[in-house]
Amino acid sequence: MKADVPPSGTPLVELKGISKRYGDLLANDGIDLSIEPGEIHALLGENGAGKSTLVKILYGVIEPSAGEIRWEGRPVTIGSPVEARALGLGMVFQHFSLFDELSVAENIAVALSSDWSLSTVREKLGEISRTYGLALDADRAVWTLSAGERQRIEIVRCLLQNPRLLILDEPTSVLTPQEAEHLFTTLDRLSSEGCAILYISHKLEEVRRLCRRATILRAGRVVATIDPRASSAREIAALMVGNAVGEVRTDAPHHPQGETLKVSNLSMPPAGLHGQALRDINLVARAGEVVGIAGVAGNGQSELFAALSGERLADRPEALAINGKPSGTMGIDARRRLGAAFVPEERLGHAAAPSHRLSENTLISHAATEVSRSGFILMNAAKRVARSIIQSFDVRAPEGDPQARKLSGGNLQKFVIGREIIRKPKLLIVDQPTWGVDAGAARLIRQALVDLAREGSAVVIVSQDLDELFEVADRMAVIHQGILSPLKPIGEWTKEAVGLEMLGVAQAQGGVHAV
Ligand SMILES: Nc1ncnc2c1ncn2[C@@H]1O[C@H](COP(=O)(O)OP(=O)(O)OP(=O)(O)O)[C@@H](O)[C@H]1O
Repeated sequence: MKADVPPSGTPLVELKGISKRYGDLLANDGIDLSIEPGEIHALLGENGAGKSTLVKILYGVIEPSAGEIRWEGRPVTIGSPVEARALGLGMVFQHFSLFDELSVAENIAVALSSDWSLSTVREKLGEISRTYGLALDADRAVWTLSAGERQRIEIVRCLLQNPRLLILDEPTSVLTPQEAEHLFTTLDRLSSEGCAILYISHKLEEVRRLCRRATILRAGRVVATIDPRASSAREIAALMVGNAVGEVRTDAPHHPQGETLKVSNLSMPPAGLHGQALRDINLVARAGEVVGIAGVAGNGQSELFAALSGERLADRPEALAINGKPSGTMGIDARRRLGAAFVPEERLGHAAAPSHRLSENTLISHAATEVSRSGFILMNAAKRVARSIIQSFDVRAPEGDPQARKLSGGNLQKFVIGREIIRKPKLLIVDQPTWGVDAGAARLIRQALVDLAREGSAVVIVSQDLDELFEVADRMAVIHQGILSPLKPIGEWTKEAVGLEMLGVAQAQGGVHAV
């Protein structure tokens, strides 16, 4: 890797007084930030603090309303991602932009200029894979790869262009603990060679492990620049939100009873070419309890969610019962009428309609309630519901009744979860509840899920975040290749046992897979 380190004392990049205005809202308000060559610098802040806005400005995706960017001491204008890359910036986004059917090498080649032949890409890919321990098989089709391997493609793609600054937006949210550790080793190595890294994450422990400086944003402004190793995760979270973040209270007494959800020998073929079949799933969730489903992404979680919500139907009604009523062949609305509610993983486009206003987005699940009468939509009632969700779930949204896409990711997640919880469903099934959500908001969401259960609902949480499940679940199972492990009280699980189930080792050793 090339590392022409500029004379010491000159930052690699300096942002001076960067502001971005959206109507009345200052998403970035006079931000100063500098990054030294080879520095791993964290950008922290609660949801809506302005982190994405700032890196989009740096990467040339949006134009600042005011301020200056200096690159190695020279003022520059970064008008597009192409210009950003030419300058020496690389960015690994949360959502990968890969073609499933193409091979690893082909995916890299299509993203580069036509000067790169497939054979040069292969050669360089081999070199970079070896140097940085980013194992990748050039000929494997992308659909066969894990999320960690897909992310490696995106990283290699950046590294092929010799970046001087690599921006990573929540890179570990899709990784297993082992893959995350591997990524940190790669980043340490890049840093030691002079490549600077700007690292956005809500996981404060990993920021403490990796970064030497952290800039903390609150409401669009820099509130502190700290050495994260010198503070605890709790202290950093307090700086981000402006007050202390408590723990989720789960100790309220509860006596789970009945079978609010009962899944019996549910099998389903894969939905598409590369989907995961569900194999003989048995699961019971009782009123009063939180049931957690752990697993590495791509092992049938989305298929299970689709089967539980009615987006895909079972072949017989008895495969799934809600409050004792066979409902395996009922669609999503009929299941909602039985008292169920659902929050899918993807918030924009699935859980919420991006171009519709928040009030209109309440209709997705409230259509049968107070927001409609005799087939007519009562828009004022929908606005009232939206306002009450915004208040109860501390959703920080632009003034008025904004479109869903104008909310930051974490705030939209609070809105979507709130929209389902305020209906007080008897059964709530939620996929990845706190994905991309800051520490304070994650606590609020988890507490709301636990409170709903303690008030007598059954809550099923599908999550890749093991810490989250250990914090809130009463019973837990692990899904691997479409097979669900036994559902056991949380106290009977160790992290090691969960890890073995996640990798399928326990299944290979002949575990019994029934409730
Ligand atoms: N296109 C837009 N129009 C209006 N407001 C916007 C737009 N994009 C972002 N905002 C607002 O700007 C603020 C900063 O959003 P941004 O996405 O930068 O936050 P963030 O710190 O990245 O949050 P998260 O951690 O939730 O992703 C938020 O209040 C958001 O609602």
